[in-house]
Amino acid sequence: MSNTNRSGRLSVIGGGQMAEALIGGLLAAGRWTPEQITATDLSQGRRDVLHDRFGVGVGADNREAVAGTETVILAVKPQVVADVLEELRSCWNHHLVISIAAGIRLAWLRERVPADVRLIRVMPNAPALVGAGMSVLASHESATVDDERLALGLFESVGRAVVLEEELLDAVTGLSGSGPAYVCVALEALSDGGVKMGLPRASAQRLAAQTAVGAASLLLASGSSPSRWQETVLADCPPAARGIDALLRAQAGSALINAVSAATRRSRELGA
Ligand SMILES: NC(=O)C1=CN([C@@H]2O[C@H](COP(=O)(O)OP(=O)(O)OC[C@H]3O[C@@H](n4cnc5c(N)ncnc54)[C@H](OP(=O)(O)O)[C@@H]3O)[C@@H](O)[C@H]2O)C=CC1
Ligand SMILES: O=C(O)[C@@H]1CCC=N1
Repeated sequence: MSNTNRSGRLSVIGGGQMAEALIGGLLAAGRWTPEQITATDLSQGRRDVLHDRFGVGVGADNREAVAGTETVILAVKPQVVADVLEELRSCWNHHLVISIAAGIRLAWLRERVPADVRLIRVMPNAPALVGAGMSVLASHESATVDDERLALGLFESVGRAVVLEEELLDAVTGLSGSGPAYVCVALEALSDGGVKMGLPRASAQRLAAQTAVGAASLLLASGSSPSRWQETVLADCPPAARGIDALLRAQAGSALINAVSAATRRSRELGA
């Protein structure tokens, strides 16, 4: 039996970073073919990248792309979604629309598309670019079980995907949606610390990044909580205990909590 997806055709409106990650993941997973996918972007450069890299159909005409497909991923920036939906106003015909725009609520989308359109909101994150994403889905009541399964399959092709209530999606945006940026801040600082203590910059960056991958993998594999792991390290490793003491005195934990809170509030503002 063919493993190819039988859900028809997919258009991705906005051919930027997330579109590239998703299209790459879908094709690599082998469940969609390039012939099933069309991506649109304003820029010829982005269209060329997506066409040359993946062989998918590309275009500048969002209306044409949507008319030729059953499932639509809205992958433009949040500030552009209203204009795109206005442009597409007369193009809908029982579509499934999956929006990945930060902060944009299902109720807000519902007011801008006809009643026969089914809606799912997703918050992915940047590591989707390398197949290590974390995506959280929230389905509108209009979406069917099959729609949710289809959407889960799409985002599982670029990492892990789970379903949560929509009211949690701003906090998800503050944590996993924006979190890769905080980890990069931490990695830069860890690298700076290594350089300060005598390591070459390239080595320090490599050590910091692989340490983060290793620590996260350990945590996921163990099913344990971060604080339990920290206690284990404290008990067994005097240098790490001294380092953690320095972090606690600098209130590094509070700084990260503030980062998640601030990004969550910003996501709420985008949807207001
Ligand atoms: N990047 C991330 O880490 C994450 C992003 N998201 C969400 O994903 C969405 C896309 O983000 P990302 O891929 O990073 O953004 P990008 O800016 O990389 O991609 C958006 C693309 O859409 C194009 N575009 C703008 N207007 C239109 C239009 N009217 N029709 C078609 N294409 C258009 C843009 O072109 P141009 O640049 O020329 O304007 C750009 O190439 C956003 O809503 C964001 O909130 C969600 C989670 C994580
Ligand atoms: O570019 C964005 O909108 C993303 C979504 C989460 C954080 N930043």
